Amino acid sequence: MQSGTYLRNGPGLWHIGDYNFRHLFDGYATLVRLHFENGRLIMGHRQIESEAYKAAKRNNKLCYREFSEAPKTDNFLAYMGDLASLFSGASLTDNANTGVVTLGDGRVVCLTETIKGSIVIDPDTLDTLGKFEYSDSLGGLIHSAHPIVTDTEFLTLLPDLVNPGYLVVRMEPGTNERKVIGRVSCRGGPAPGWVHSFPVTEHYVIVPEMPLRYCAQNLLKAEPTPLYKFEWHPDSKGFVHVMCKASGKIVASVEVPLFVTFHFINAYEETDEDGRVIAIIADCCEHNADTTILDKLRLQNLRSYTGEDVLPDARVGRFIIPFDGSPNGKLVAALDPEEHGKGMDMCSINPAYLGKKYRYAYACGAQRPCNFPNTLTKLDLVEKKAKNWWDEGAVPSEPFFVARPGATEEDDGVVISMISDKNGEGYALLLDASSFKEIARAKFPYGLPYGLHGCWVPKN
Ligand SMILES: CC(=O)/C=C/C=C(C)/C=C/C1=C(C)CCCC1(C)C
Ligand SMILES: CC(/C=C/C=O)=C\C=C\C=O
Ligand SMILES: [Fe+2]
Repeated sequence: MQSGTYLRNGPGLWHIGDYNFRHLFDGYATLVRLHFENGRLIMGHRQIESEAYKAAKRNNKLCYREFSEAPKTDNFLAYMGDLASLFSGASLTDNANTGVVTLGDGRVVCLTETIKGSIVIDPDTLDTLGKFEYSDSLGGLIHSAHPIVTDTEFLTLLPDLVNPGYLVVRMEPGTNERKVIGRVSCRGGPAPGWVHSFPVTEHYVIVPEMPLRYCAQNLLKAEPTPLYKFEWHPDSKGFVHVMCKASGKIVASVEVPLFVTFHFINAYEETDEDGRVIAIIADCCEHNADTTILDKLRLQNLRSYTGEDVLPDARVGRFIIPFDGSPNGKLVAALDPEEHGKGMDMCSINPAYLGKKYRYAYACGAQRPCNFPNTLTKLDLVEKKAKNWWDEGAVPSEPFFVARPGATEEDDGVVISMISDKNGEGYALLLDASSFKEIARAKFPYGLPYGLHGCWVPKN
């Protein structure tokens, strides 16, 4: 294994004093570090010192609005103050518990869906170095939790809740300034669809407009609603918009079947024999247009597995977005969902294939019965086959692909995942990405909470 550091972020602490959080996404961010050097692995973990986390520790209570939790107010005046601080963003969390990215300039930033929850950390010590301050005046309170990050750019979407739409923005390495590429106006209403992630191709940014939409009323509620800060609007339809990266122009905007996704896998341009783009293919982990997955991620559900098969079905949803001006796009399963046990989330690809025609993806699938994705699966989207890794009672985290230096094949590399075994103990698992067979495992000295997304920090 080459030298370098794998970092994984995720919500890892779900209580403050004797108050217990209710949803997976509420937990305070825990970073885990796997440092590979000369065939040895050094592991460590640490909490991110966000304002939300520090205030909760100091006051022994929740002080900021998390994904589903909000601080309690006891009178009307305080409630009015709450509304004001919600609109100004002051009461929103900066708990950067979703992902971690290495920017083109080497800075390592932890992220969540609130813009203020962009926090720079030291990948060696896991020290919290401070806020990542955007120096532009774009404002806004929320962005996609998953920017597209390469050596040359950082692209993200800023949903506009007032005039429903999305700003597509770009930031260059070495700067903190996001610049607007263009704007997409929503075609359905009453608010933009939730954009946890979005894909790009070589020349286009794909903007999904999911019928699971942000909901202003739910944002104001102190108690979680069935869909948290969101609302399902099947009548508002689902759309996919395609923006040219160079000009900011919308080159296609199609209605698509209803869909629910957190994570896009990848996208690419389909061309004809003259090299003209005829369609965009965009793949995602698609929950069969069923929003119940959000509720299944409540801690009570995750902690009370009875042996019943309660994980809702999911698939690799493939959007086909034509460039011939037709009003509709298609959504199909890219492979038979039985190949991966009809569970599908937490995906990665070889980053060299970002935005390009690709064949392989790595994700978590299901070996049923289960209440949570419990396999690692390698998807072959050409042969339409999957290879699965499973261990009874084990919960694997997102499989993360790291290419072998000098690799020429798409799947020449390793896949890293952290596993919680059936006794709650943990280990790092390395699979050969090509055969999907185990190469090595390294037991951790202690068990770890579940975690979400990671990144690779190359040895400098
Ligand atoms: C952990 C994960 O995947 C998602 C986390 C999402 C969060 C923390 C969302 C927070 C939000 C608020 C606190 C209010 C505004 C809406 C929204 C962005 C959902
Ligand atoms: C863990 C998860 C979905 C699992 C269901 O199949 C989604 C996480 C989303 C946030 O990053
Ligand atoms: Fe995510």
